Amino acid sequence: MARMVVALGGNALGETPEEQQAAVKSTAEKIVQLIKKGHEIVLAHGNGPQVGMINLAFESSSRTEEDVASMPFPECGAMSQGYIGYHLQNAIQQKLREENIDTNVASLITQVIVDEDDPAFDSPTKPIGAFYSREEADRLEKEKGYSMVEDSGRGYRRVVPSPLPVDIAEKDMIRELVASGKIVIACGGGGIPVVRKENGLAGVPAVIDKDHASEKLAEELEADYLIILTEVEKVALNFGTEEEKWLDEMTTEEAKRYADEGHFAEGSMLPKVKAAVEFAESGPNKKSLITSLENADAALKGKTGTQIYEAREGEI
Ligand SMILES: Nc1ncnc2c1ncn2[C@@H]1O[C@H](COP(=O)(O)OP(=O)(O)O)[C@@H](O)[C@H]1O
Ligand SMILES: NC(=O)OP(=O)(O)O
Repeated sequence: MARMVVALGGNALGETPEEQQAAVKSTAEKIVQLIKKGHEIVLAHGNGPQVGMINLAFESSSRTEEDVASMPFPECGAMSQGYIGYHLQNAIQQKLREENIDTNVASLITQVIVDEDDPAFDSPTKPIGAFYSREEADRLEKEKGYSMVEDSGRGYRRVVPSPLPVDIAEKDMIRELVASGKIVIACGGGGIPVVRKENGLAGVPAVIDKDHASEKLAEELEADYLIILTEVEKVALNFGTEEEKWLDEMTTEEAKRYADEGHFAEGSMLPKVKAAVEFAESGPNKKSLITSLENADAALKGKTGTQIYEAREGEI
C-alpha cells in the first residue's frame, strides 16, 4: 500500500458542465481502482478551462461596457473548486458505493499561501479559459488588455500570473481527513491564492499551478508517489517534432537538463516536470509519475508512463 497524491489534468474533467459530468465518471472508475488496491489517495485537480470560463461569465454579464462586472481570481478559483469538487466527489462516492467500499469523499476548499513578492505577479504564464485563433487573440489583447500566448500547438490562450505555492492553509485538516481514511479532494485549481496579512489571509489575483500545489501537498502528507495525470501517456523529448522521443523514465538530473534544453513547454509540461523533480528530490524513495488517466494503473506497474526519480538503483 502506498500513499499517493494524484493531480488530475484537464482531460479528467472536460471543459463544459456536461463534459465534466461525463468525464468524472471514468475518472472516478480509475481512482476507485487504485483505492481498491489499498492505496491511500488524495486528489488535486486543475481548473484552467473552468476558472477562465467563470471569470469570463461574470465579464459577459456586464450591463454596460463602462460597468464591467468582474469577479476577482481568488473568488473564481473558489467557485471552480466547488463546481469541480461537487462533480468529482459525487462520481467517486457513487463508484465507492457500487464497489462496497465503506468510506466517504470530501472536497475541501483549500487556500494556498503564496509570496506577495513572487516575480510571477509581473509576468503571466498560466494559460486559462478557452483556446482562440491568432486573430481572436490579437483582438482580445487590444480590447480587453489580456495577455495571450500560444499553448503547445493547440491555439492561443489568456495567461495570468501563477506564483509558486509556499504553504497550504488547511494542511492540518487534510492530514486529519486522510488519517481517518477519507478520500480527500484538496488544492483544486492549485488552491485559492492568498497571502498572509496581519489580520488573516487575503486573496491575490492569480491562478496557482495545480502540479506545483500537488507537489507541496504530497510533501506535506509524506506521500510515496506524486502522480500527475494528463492527456499524454508519457513525456517526450522534441515533443511534436519528427525527432519526438517518448521517455519511460528520467532521473531528476536528466529532467533538469532536458528542461534547460527547452523540451518542455512553459504552462503545460514544464510545471509538471518541475513538480515531479521537486517531489522526487524531497526525500528517500520518493517517486513521481507522469502519465494519462487511462494508463495510471499500468504505469504504476512500471508498464508505461514516465517515471521520475532521484537516481537509478545503485547510482546513489
Ligand atoms: N515535452 C512534452 N511531452 C509531452 N507533452 C507535452 C510536452 N510539451 C508540451 N506538452 C503538452 O502538454 C500537455 C499537458 O499539459 P496541459 O494540457 O496543460 O495539462 P493538464 O492535463 O494539467 O491540463 C500535453 O497534452 C501536450 O500537449
Ligand atoms: N490551476 C491549474 O494548474 O489548472 P490546469 O491544470 O487546468 O492548467
